[in-house]
Amino acid sequence: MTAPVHETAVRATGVLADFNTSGVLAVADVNVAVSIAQLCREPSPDNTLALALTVRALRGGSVCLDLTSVAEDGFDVEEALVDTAALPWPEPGRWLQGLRESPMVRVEPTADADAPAPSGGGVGTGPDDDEPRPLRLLGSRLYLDRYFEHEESVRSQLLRRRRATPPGVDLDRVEALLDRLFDRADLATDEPNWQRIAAANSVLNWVSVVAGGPGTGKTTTVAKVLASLQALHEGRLRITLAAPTGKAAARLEEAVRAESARLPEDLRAPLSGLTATTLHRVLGWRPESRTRFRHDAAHPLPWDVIVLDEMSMVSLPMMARLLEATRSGTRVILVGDPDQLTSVEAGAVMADVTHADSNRQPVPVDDPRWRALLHVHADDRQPSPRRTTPLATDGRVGAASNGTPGALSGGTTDPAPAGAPGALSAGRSRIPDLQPVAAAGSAPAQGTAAEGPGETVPPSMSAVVRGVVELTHTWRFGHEIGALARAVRAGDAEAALAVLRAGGDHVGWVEADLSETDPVAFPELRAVVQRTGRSVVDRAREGDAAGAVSAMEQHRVLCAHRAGPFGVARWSHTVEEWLREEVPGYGEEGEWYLGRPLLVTANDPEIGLYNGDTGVVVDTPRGAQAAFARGQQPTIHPLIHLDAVQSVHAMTVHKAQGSQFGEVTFVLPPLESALLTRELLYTAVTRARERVEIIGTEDALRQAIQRPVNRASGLRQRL
Ligand SMILES: Nc1ncnc2c1ncn2[C@@H]1O[C@H](COP(=O)(O)OP(=O)(O)OP(=O)(O)O)[C@@H](O)[C@H]1O
Repeated sequence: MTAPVHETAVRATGVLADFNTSGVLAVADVNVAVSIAQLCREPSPDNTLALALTVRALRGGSVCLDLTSVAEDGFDVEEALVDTAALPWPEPGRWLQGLRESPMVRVEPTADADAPAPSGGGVGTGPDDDEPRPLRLLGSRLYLDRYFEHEESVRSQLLRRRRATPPGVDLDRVEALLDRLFDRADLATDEPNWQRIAAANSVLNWVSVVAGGPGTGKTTTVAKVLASLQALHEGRLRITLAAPTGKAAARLEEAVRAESARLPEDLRAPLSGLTATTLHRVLGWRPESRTRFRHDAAHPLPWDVIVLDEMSMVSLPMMARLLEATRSGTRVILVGDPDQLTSVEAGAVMADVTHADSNRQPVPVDDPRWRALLHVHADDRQPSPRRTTPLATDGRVGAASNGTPGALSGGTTDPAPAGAPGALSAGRSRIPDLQPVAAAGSAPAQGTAAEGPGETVPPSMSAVVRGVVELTHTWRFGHEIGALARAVRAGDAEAALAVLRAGGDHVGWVEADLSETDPVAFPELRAVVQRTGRSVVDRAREGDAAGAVSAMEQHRVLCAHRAGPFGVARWSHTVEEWLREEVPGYGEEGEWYLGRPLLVTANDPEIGLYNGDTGVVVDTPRGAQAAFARGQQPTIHPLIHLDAVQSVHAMTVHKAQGSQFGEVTFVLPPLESALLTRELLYTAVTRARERVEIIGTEDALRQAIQRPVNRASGLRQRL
């Protein structure tokens, strides 16, 4: 294989030219960096290189560049990993010192990095001069100024809300409401009711995070939170439901409606008019500006409660915009799956917030938030056994050390003194292990509930007290898809391969190298494609829009790449060929043939269609029109309104985020692909409701599971 030839920038010289010709820096990175360096009279090529690499990092979704690890990070060039060991990296210490003295850089005082920010989401102090400086240096992390401000804004807004006096609620009423809404019917005796704990957190905090994979009950929990809040506030709260895409918003609205229909009549009624919309719409999208919205700090949003679903797809700049436009007296409930692929734009806010370093820091037992949580989970009427074995200390709330979702980390139980502080909830396992952790040097508090100075809440509850609960019990697919997803998420390649090798009704693995194998070799895939494709066309020709949309979601081929043997283009072509063979007259009516599956490729808020929405051309009394999934009934759009659509016979995993399909065939990228990551595989697997089939080699599977996405950001450390 010959090495690819990369476009070289005319302005690249010295070290910039070396990075440019290797393909690590694109022409645009070099040109931006050289222009800014000239404007700032920056004499150092190494500093200009750091700027160019920061611009490049942003393109890859990182918020900043960590100068101490950048040389070891994998770089992808045209979706393949390149070996950067031979490049002339500056020595990190000297590089950092040079940047501290650079006219392009404002140095942030690291000592203040975790201090509460001044009001207004402001940034830290820099050099005395007022000269605009395009870069910020915080420790070893280099940011473009604007992205530092986004990160600082999100950090300060979250911390301010966390440190504010919590919302005033009657804790006895909260407890009574949670008692009505949550039962333990389907939980094992010793399994804590994490949904109840998550709900309590969302009621008791200004900002809360309900994290979890598909089917773990996030929406169910949110519906119950909203019902509780309305009951506590006599139905007067103004609530909005938001999601990053139109499709995700439609799913959220439908799911909240379905879950609230199961609630007791008096609690359900105040939720009847709830609708979900896109985050852009909530903020007041303005066609003339991509970055400015109608709502901002000066024109805050009117809502008392904002639920933001599919948080993993929300970028850092959008999160900053939302929090800046949110009044301090608004509850913000962030919902999503931190293990999924991150937003297309920079940042990994959901993962950073869920796994923030501070979530592992000890919390004193007299923390009022912990006290409130104990209160609403108290059941001192029922003294009962309590645990003495410590909880899992990996910071993963709800996960057991043995990997069993939602289970505690095994162990014996001892009787606890009834009514003693800290023994409150054990009767119904509402909160696991309430036994405080003794301060260093003092005797361990085994089997006692006494609290002394310096004692802290159990380590696995630290994140909970900070408003973060991760649900891990899967209620939807209790079969092999769940087991596979858990193994991938845990980075356990052996367990994942065991599930795949065992096969069964819900998972399958075709061990094949696609650079050598023709799709013709996959008769089972061909059969699924032809069966679902025929069903789509039949429904579309009959004018059954809902049937066609639902048939379309029965099966989807997902790829990581767009081009090449593993890419969407090749697989779309193959699927189309198979459909032509199967369905008489397929695609012969011209561009807008009945049954043509459509993918929206750009947001169009004016007609309510968003990038990633899928639909199908169907027959209607007004001729051929396009139907798109929206709740129970699809929306119908005249074809003339569709500006940015393409056929979707196969799609990228990124585009499929926020959607689920009956069956998924995932074309695993090759070993050398930079896209081959744990999050990619996890996201692909969890798009399937009933069956997932993976096509790829064992080596590629192992590589994916062992390589988590590494997006540089300071948020995780600084929250
Ligand atoms: N505690 C529970 N007991 C029994 N069934 C439950 C429980 N919680 C949720 N479910 C059911 O599990 C299914 C999935 O729940 P839900 O839609 O709330 O999950 P989710 O995490 O929001 O999923 P997704 O991310 O895919 O939207 C629903 O059918 C719901 O009724």
